Amino acid sequence: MAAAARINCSSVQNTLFFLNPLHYSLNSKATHLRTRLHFRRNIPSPSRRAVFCSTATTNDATRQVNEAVSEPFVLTTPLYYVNAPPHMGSAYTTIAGDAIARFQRLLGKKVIFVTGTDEHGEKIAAAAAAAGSSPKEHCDVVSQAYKKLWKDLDIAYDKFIRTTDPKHEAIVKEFYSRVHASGDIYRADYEGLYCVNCEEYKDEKELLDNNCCPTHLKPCVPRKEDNYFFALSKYQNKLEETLTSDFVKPSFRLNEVQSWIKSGVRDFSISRASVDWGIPVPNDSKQTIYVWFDALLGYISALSEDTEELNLQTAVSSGWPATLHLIGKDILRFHAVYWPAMLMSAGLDLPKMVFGHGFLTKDGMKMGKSLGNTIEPNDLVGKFGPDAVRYFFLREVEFGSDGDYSEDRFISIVNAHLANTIGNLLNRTLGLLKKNCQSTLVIDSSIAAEGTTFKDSVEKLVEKARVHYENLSLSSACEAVLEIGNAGNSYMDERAPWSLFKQGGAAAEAAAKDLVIILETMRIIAIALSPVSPGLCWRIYAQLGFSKDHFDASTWSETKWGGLKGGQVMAQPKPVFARIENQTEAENGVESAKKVVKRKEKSPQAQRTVEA
Ligand SMILES: Nc1ncnc2c1ncn2[C@@H]1O[C@H](COP(=O)(O)OP(=O)(O)OP(=O)(O)O)[C@@H](O)[C@H]1O
Ligand SMILES: [Zn+2]
Repeated sequence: MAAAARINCSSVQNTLFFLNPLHYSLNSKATHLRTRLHFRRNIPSPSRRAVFCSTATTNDATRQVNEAVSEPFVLTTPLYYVNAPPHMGSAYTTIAGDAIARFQRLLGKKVIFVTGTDEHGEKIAAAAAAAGSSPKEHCDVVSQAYKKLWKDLDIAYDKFIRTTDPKHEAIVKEFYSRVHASGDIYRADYEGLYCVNCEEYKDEKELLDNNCCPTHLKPCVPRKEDNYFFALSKYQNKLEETLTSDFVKPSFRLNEVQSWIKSGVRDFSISRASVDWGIPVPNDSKQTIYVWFDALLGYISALSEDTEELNLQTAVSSGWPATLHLIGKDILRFHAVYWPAMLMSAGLDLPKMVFGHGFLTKDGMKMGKSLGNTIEPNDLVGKFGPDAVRYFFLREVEFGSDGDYSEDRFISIVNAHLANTIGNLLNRTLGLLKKNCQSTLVIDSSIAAEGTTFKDSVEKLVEKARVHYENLSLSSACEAVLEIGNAGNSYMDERAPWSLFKQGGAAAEAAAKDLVIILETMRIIAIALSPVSPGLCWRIYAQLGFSKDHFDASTWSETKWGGLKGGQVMAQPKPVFARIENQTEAENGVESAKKVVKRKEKSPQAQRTVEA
């Protein structure tokens, strides 16, 4: 979407509700007995999707099952403005949205994850002209670049809406007519300072010297137009009542929104006389609908099924209201003030929550297409892969606050967490299992953990991760999962199974159990981190001897201890995440490769590999 007004310039315990819980418990007991007697291959079949309810009683669980059936979790990213291809900032919101969508799917919710592109307006027409193509051709190319990036980043969206889609146009016109029928549209002259990059008239008091837009650092131009206006001021009181802490998150953004509203909302123009590239105003073909009025409706038109009769009502009944609009803080005013009032005027429900996250910055400025100070996500994905990119930005930037990117930091975080704490732990455990147990688990993980407190600490950390995911604290969720990995490494180091194996007899039996405990820990990590780095987690699952179908059907309820059964055969150990070598080292060739080896030998992780 077009960037907007900015205020300043730095601008079970959990009840596991299996469809047939009795069947589940009988089955697991039977398996249990068998696996105590034999070492046999026992690959569990894909589990049915369970519905998970946090710290809930059975009654709550039933209620939530009903809710899950009737109410989808509808999550949206902004519809990105196709004035230029996507950059890391656009990718950031979409990665976060995908992690939230994947987490909700793990909980058993029906999820509708909506993304797309905003394709009308003056800025697009100008970008197309500069590229020597027609606006539509330009939109086709850039919109495709978004789709390609989402694929490369493992984004599993359900709906991709383009605002040039004819079904969207029909819905916008119908919505406009409804608002008109409510008496909320009138015609007037308007004169003001306009930022084309924001696609918005600005208040002089928000601007920098020379009337520069604080976000785009370019002078706003004086404009005078005869436009249609939306009577936002009529909704002053209703907006004051509606905008509570449940509606706008994080809470410090709510304060921002409340202060805008308290200072008095003003009507805004919803048509342009000077812009051809847009949806014509019903009954006045000389004007086009303002790009924001048009684009926000993409959240609703995205929901309509191609098979349905095309109108606002059918689209709304396919999932509206949205559960969560995920946006950057730059477009908060549009989502938390204009959009609710527009919906009230049309007699439609409001979204349940708007979450405005912070900016990825470069030298303190918002990274953006208009300023051109962007990081190219295709380069990052090409160099480091989607799992590392997704993990780094979700782990490193607290969701809600701003964050800066540095390649050194990227490499050190990803190597320490994904290659060492997680990848290396799996690899050395599988190495020991291969050497000492023919890659086969000797016992059920539930039995292996009897009498240890380790299982309890893992379950507590998983629960911590769940709560953080629920609260959209994605960085803390990653941290909790990583703590599980740290706990696994400490357990391994304390127990030193490699030396127990050497002792033989009871010590070796204990060591074989320890390996089951660590691998069960890895299984739990693979589910708990799958919203963030799905590819990596699938590779972990595959190493544990599971099928892709099994992984795809997994649910959060399976983070409960006890999934690995005795007799299960693990795959051949193979690194699931390749350590990223620092470029300078790579460039310096053999000499520095030697240094890397030396450094690795000194690191605790490398020592562990040697032991394994
Ligand atoms: N630097 C950034 N940090 C985080 N999110 C960003 C960033 N830049 C863009 N986004 C995401 O994209 C949305 C804005 O989309 P838009 O297509 O207008 O991109 P833009 O790069 O901000 O454009 P422009 O630079 O022209 O203002 C934001 O609300 C946010 O969701
Ligand atoms: Zn601007």
